[in-house]
Amino acid sequence: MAAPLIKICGLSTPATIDAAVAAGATHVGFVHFKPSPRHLSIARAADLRDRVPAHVKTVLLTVNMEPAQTSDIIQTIRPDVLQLHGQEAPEWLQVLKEHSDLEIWKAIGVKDQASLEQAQRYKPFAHRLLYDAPAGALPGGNGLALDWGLLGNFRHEAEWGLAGGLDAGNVAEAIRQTHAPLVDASSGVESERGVKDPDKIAAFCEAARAAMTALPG
Ligand SMILES: O=C(O)c1ccccc1N[C@@H]1O[C@H](COP(=O)(O)O)[C@@H](O)[C@H]1O
Repeated sequence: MAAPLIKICGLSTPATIDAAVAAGATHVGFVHFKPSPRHLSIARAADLRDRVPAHVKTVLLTVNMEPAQTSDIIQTIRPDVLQLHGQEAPEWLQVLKEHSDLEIWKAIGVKDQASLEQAQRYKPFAHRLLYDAPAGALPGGNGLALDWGLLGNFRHEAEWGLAGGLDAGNVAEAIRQTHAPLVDASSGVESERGVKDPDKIAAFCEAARAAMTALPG
C-alpha cells in the first residue's frame, strides 16, 4: 500500500511541531478560526510555519473565510494545503483550485450514507475529501467520531482521509474498518483542550503507522 499519511492538527508551539515531525507525521495543521481553542493569528501561524521542514506538509485550516482574506492569508502563511472546514461552496473550491497551486481539502461532516454521497459533489474541485463527524460545538475539533462502517462500505473515487475523535487507542480499529489512507487527529493528542501532548502525538503516529502498514495489499 501507499505510504501512510498522518496529520496532526491544531499545533500551536514550536515544541509540539517538533514532536509531530519527530513522530513521523506527514502533515501538520494550523487552525485559523477565532472560536477555536487552537486558533492562531496569521502572524503566529506564519512564524510557526517556518519551523516545519520541507518534507512535511503544512495544512492551514479555515472555516467559511472571506475570499479576500483567504488570498492574504495564503500569501503570508504559504501553506501546502488549504483545509476548508465550513460550508464552503463547490464553486469557491473550483476558483481556488484553478488559481492557486495549493492542495485543496474539503472537510465533510458525515452523518449518514446520504451525507457521504452528497459530499461527492466536491470531488472535481478538491484534491482530497476529509471525512469528519458532523459539526458539534465547533465545525470540527470536537473529539467526536463518525460511523466508520459508512466509510468501510463506500466505493471511494476521490482521495480521502479520516478525521474525528481519533486517538492512539482507537486509530488502529478505525483504520482496520475504513482502510483510510490518511488519518488526522487533534483532540485525541491533547492533554487538555487546545494543549497538544508530545507523548500522545508519538503514540498516535506509531499506532497509525503500524495499523496502516498491516493492511493487506
Ligand atoms: O480543531 C479545531 O478547533 C477545529 C475548529 C474548526 C474546524 C475544525 C477543527 N478541527 C479539525 O477537526 C478535525 C477533527 O478533530 P478532532 O480530532 O475530532 O479534534 C481535524 O481535522 C481537526 O483539525
